[in-house]
Amino acid sequence: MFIENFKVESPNVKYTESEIHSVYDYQTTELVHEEKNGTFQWTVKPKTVKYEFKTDVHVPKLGVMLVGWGGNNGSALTGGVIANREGISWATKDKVQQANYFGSLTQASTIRVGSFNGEEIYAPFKSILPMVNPDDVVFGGWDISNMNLADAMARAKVFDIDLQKQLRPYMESMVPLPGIYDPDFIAANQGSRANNVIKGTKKEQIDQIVKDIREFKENNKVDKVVVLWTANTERYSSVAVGLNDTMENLFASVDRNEAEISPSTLYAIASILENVPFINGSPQNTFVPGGGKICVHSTLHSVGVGSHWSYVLIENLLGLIDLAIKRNTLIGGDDFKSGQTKMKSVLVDFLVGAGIKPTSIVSYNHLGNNDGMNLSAPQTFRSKEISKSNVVDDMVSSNAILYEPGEHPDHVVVIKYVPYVGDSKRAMDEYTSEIFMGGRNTIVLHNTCEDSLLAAPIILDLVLLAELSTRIQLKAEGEGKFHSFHPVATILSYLTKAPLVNSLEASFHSVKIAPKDVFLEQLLEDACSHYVYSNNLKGGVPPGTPVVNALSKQRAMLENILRACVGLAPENNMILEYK
Ligand SMILES: NC(=O)c1ccc[n+]([C@@H]2O[C@H](COP(=O)([O-])OP(=O)(O)OC[C@H]3O[C@@H](n4cnc5c(N)ncnc54)[C@H](O)[C@@H]3O)[C@@H](O)[C@H]2O)c1
Ligand SMILES: O=P([O-])([O-])O[C@@H]1[C@@H](O)[C@H](O)[C@@H](O)[C@H](O)[C@@H]1O
Repeated sequence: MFIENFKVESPNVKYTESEIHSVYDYQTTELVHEEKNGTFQWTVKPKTVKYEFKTDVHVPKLGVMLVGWGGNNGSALTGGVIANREGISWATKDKVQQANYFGSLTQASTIRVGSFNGEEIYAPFKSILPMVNPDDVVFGGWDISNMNLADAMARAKVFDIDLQKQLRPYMESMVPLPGIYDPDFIAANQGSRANNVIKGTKKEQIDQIVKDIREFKENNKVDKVVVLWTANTERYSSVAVGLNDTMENLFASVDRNEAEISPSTLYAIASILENVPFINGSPQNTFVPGGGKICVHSTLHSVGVGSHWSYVLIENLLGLIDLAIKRNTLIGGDDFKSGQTKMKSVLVDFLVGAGIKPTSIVSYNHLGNNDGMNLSAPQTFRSKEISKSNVVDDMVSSNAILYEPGEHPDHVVVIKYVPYVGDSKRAMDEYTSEIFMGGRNTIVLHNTCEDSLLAAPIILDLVLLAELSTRIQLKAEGEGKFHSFHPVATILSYLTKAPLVNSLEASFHSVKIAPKDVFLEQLLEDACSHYVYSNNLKGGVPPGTPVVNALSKQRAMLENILRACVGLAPENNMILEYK
C-alpha cells in the first residue's frame, strides 16, 4: 500500500515551525584487538551512541549552475524539469508520453514505513524530509560552446522531436555563460566547439566565476546555489608537493598561473570561496587529493613479521579539500554512477555476498555522443577507466574467504566511440566467477544505457540531496554543539562511481604483519617514519572514512540517515513480527 506522506509521533521527535528535532540511538560496535593468554583476540562490543539531529524545514529557492550546461546531460536535465513543471506530454511512435522523473531516487523511489493490517506500507523517498521541488529549480551555468539550450538539446538528440518542439520556446533564451577552457585537459576534438571562453589568468578566471555566481543568485533571486560539473571529462591533474598538496600551495599556484591547475579545479575553488556546494560529476581528480600522514594513536609495537600495529590515517594533505573543510562548504563526487557501473556495483555485491568469487570482469561499452568523442583520447579515457575500475574494491576486500590479501579479479574496462549510436550507449559485460567445487559461472550482460536519460535524474538527486544535507545539523553525545555533516559529502556516494571520501585510504587498525606482508611492513616503516603521536582522534578530519561502492549499502546509508532525522530506526528488513 502507498501513502503520500507521514508524520512520526514519538517522544524522540519534535516538529516545530522552523525545524525537525530528533534524538536517535545509533547502534554500532567497537572492536578491540588485544593479546590474551599469549594470543591476539578480537572482541566485538555493541555500542550505542546518542545523536541529536536538527533539520531546518525552510526549503529554499534553489539555483543550480551546471558547468557544461549545453551538453547532453545539461540540456536533458533542463528540458526534463521544464517538461515536468509544465505538464508536457508528447507523441511517440508507441503512445502519448507524459513527463516523469523516473530514475530519480528522490522523486521516483519509495521507502517502507511499516505495515498495517498485514500490508506493507510505502511512502515517497522525498517525503522523509522537506526537499526542494525540482519543478521550482532555476537552472543556469557555463559552457565553452555558446549554443543556446534549445539548439543544444537538438544537438544532443536525446529527446523525441515532438518533445523538443514543445520545449524550444522555453529553452532558446537560455544561453550558457562563457566557460574556462584549457585544451590541455580535454580531448583536442573538443576545440571546435570552444567559442565561448573566459580569457585571462587563472586568478582572473576564478574571479569571473565568483562574479557569475553572485550575479546569477541576484538576478534570479534564489536563496541558495549549487554548482555541479557535468562538463567533459578532464585528464588527471598532477598532484605534487608545492603545487596543490595544501590550500596555501594551491592558491600560490593559481597566483603563478600554473598550467597544471585544471579548469574544474578553478570552478571548484570559486564555488568554495562563495560557500556554494560543488559536485564533480566526472572522474577527474578535481579536488586533487594530496599525500597523507599516518599518525600512530597508540603504542607502537616493534615492526617485524608477526608483530601488530595499531595506527590510523587521520590527516590528509588535500589541497582543495582543505579549503572546503576550512570554509565548511560541501563538496562531492566523483563521476555519476548511471548505468554499466551501477549494475556492476549491484552484481559484484550480490556475487561476493553469496560467497561466489568473481575472478574476471570485462566491461566494454561503445557510445557515439560528445562525451564518447572526448573519451576517445587516451588521457581522458584514463580518468574514466580509473573510476570504472575501482568500484569493486570494497566488495572484494570484504571477503577474505574468497580472496587472499591483495588478490583481485581480472578487471578490464573498454570504451569505444561509435558515432552512429549517439547517446544510446551499449554496455556489454562478462562476469566469470568460481563456484562450488571448482565450478565456473559466467554471466553476460547487454545493457543499452541511454546515457543522458540515466544521468539527468542522478544530477537532480545530487543537487537536491546536497542542498538538503546543508540544512541538517547533528551532535553526538559528548560533542558540545551541533555541527553540519563533514564537508566531504559521503552521503552522496550512492550517486557516484568513485565516492569522494575524506581519507585517501581506508584506515588501518591493528594490522597483523604476516610473512608475505613485507610490502605492507615496508609501507608502515616508510610512512611511520613521518608519524606524529596523536591520541586525539576527536578533532579535525574523522579517521579514514571507508570507501563503500556496494549500491545497496550506499542506498541504505542514505535512507537510514534521513530516517534518523525523523527518529525512525534503520530499515533492517527483519519484520520479526511475522517470523
Ligand atoms: N551517463 C552519463 O551520461 C554519464 C555518467 C557518468 C559521468 N558522465 C560525465 O558527465 C559529463 C557530461 O556528459 P555529457 O554526455 O553531457 O557530455 P557532453 O560532451 O554532451 O557535455 C559536456 C559539455 O561540457 C562543455 N564543456 C567542456 N569543458 C568545459 C569547461 N571547461 N567549462 C564549461 N563547459 C565545458 C562542452 O562544451 C559540452 O557542452 C562527462 O564528463 C561524462 O563523462 C556522464
Ligand atoms: O555510468 P556508467 O554507465 O558505468 O559509465 C558511463 C561510461 O560507460 C560511458 O562510456 C561514459 O561515456 C559515461 O560518461 C559513463 O561514465
